Amino acid sequence: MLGTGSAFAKTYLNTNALLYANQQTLLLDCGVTASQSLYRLGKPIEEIDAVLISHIHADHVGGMEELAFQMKFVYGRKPLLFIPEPLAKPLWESSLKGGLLQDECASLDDYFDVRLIQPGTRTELLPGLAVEPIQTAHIPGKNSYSYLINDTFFYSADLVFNPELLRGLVEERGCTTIFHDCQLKPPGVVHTTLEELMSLPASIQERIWLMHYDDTKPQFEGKTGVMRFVEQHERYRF
Ligand SMILES: O=c1ccn([C@@H]2O[C@@H]3COP(=O)(O)O[C@H]3[C@H]2O)c(=O)[nH]1
Ligand SMILES: [Zn+2]
Ligand SMILES: [Zn+2]
Repeated sequence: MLGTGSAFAKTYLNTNALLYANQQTLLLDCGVTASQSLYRLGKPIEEIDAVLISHIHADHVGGMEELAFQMKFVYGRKPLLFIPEPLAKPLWESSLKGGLLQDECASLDDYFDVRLIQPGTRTELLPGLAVEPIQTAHIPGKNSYSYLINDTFFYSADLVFNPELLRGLVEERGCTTIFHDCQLKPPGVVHTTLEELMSLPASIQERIWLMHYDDTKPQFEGKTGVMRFVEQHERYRF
């Protein structure tokens, strides 16, 4: 995990992750703190083979400008950018264009090898790494996608509590591990609260790991039942 913090956390970096598949590395979300986190980990930015994003908020895409510029002008290559089709235009037009537009560079394709992926469709992104984007509610009017990874690992975007989704993933689809957005104090409004997650049956809670938390997380250690916290700069194997 490059970071496990909420958008406004100061002691935790943005909730962004590296997924390792065979010899390749995919960056899942690239927030404003992503490059600093890579630096602290000693992982050169040039070793990122591919990027996948969940939604357009700065803690999830705010590092894309630096990534694009470094890849193009420092390393001279285009990383793969896997992106749910509905996010491609807003990512360029509403987020990146202001910084990246210049005479010879006028679209996402000038910086990335763009591969559009479809919500609800399982796609192999890299050998050994398949994802299904699942559209999940976050902010009214804003598209946001959580990911079912290799059929058994659910990695949430920022999302409002959706117990039916979690029940279906566990009981019908055999999901074994859930990394879930968690706002420690109510009201959640655009996120899922700890209280909401603690209302789930034990059979679901035991698969849940909490991320995207604020700076008060130490006060909640030991108070999350069977659910565990995902820790920054830890590597998990499933
Ligand atoms: O309608 C809104 C829009 C935004 N926000 C805050 O801004 C943050 C943006 O990043 P985030 O999605 O990780 O978390 C969001 C919230 O903390 C909010 O409370 N209500
Ligand atoms: Zn966020
Ligand atoms: Zn968000």
